[in-house]
Amino acid sequence: MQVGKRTISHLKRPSYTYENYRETANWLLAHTQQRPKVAIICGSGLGGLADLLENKTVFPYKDIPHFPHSTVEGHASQLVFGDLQGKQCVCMQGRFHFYEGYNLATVTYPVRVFFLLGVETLIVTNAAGGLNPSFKVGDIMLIKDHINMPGFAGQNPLCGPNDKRFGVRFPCMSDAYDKDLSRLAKEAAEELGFSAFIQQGVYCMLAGPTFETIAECKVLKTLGADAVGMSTAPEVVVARHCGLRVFGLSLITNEVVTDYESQKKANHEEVLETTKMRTMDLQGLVSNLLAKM
Ligand SMILES: O=P(O)(O)O[C@@H]1C[C@H](O)[C@@H](CO)O1
Ligand SMILES: Nc1nc2[nH]cnc2c(=O)[nH]1
Repeated sequence: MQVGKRTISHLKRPSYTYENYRETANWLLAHTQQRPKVAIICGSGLGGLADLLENKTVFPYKDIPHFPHSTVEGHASQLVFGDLQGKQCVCMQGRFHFYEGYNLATVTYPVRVFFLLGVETLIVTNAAGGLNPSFKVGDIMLIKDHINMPGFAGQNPLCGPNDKRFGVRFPCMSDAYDKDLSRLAKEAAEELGFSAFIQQGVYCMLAGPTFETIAECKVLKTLGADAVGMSTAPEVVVARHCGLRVFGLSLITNEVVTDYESQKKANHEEVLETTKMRTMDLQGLVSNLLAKM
């Protein structure tokens, strides 16, 4: 991990002021004519989604005031503005994870910036391990709900003073994932002939960076989780707090190991390999969804 001056200041940073978010948003608004209504966060190996955009303006994270940067393979570090299906979009090629050492204010920093840019809809994507035995590697799971496991342990991005300019103190999360967007995505997938590998289910976020033990996988299954990953929930919590509509999807990149006799071992290389296999289908799905929105 790079231990540059900038990285350390982000790791230590306890929180941000409203003015920080505003400065970042104003800087972006001054440097692009685009006024995006849709933001897309690309998961591990899924940065190709940004290739869909036309009339692109690209900002390396390091050039954007107050913006963190990603340290994980499979995550470029740039914000891409552009058009998709006639809609102005902004796409994060590279997200920030708690396990990188960032606090949750940093992990979710871009989401509040998107809100201040005028974004109304957030599309989150991730690579995840399949817990549901009927899921296959390469399936795309439309996220119905999430379990924010770090939140159970007091790591919720909304802990701390509440700024009413973003949202209420006690936001509802029972409607975190927009049902209409999910229905449209299902229709979009059916039209593309993707029904054989489309699933719907519950995503569970763990802090990472370790993959799960066998006992942990068994627990997660009994809790009702269908897929497990290391991201997404904090971004969705912050997005819902400030009133963005959310659509999420997980690419099932690997089967979790639940058998003590198994020789299989989860690894990031397999995760990235699977994303390569499905990248065009994912792009088709997101593009067709945008066309329907
Ligand atoms: O950013 P996402 O959640 O897609 O990345 C997943 C979780 C870890 O960062 C990595 C593990 O392979 O993929
Ligand atoms: N926690 C976790 N994250 C993942 N990201 C991709 N696959 C996995 C997995 O099996 N477990």
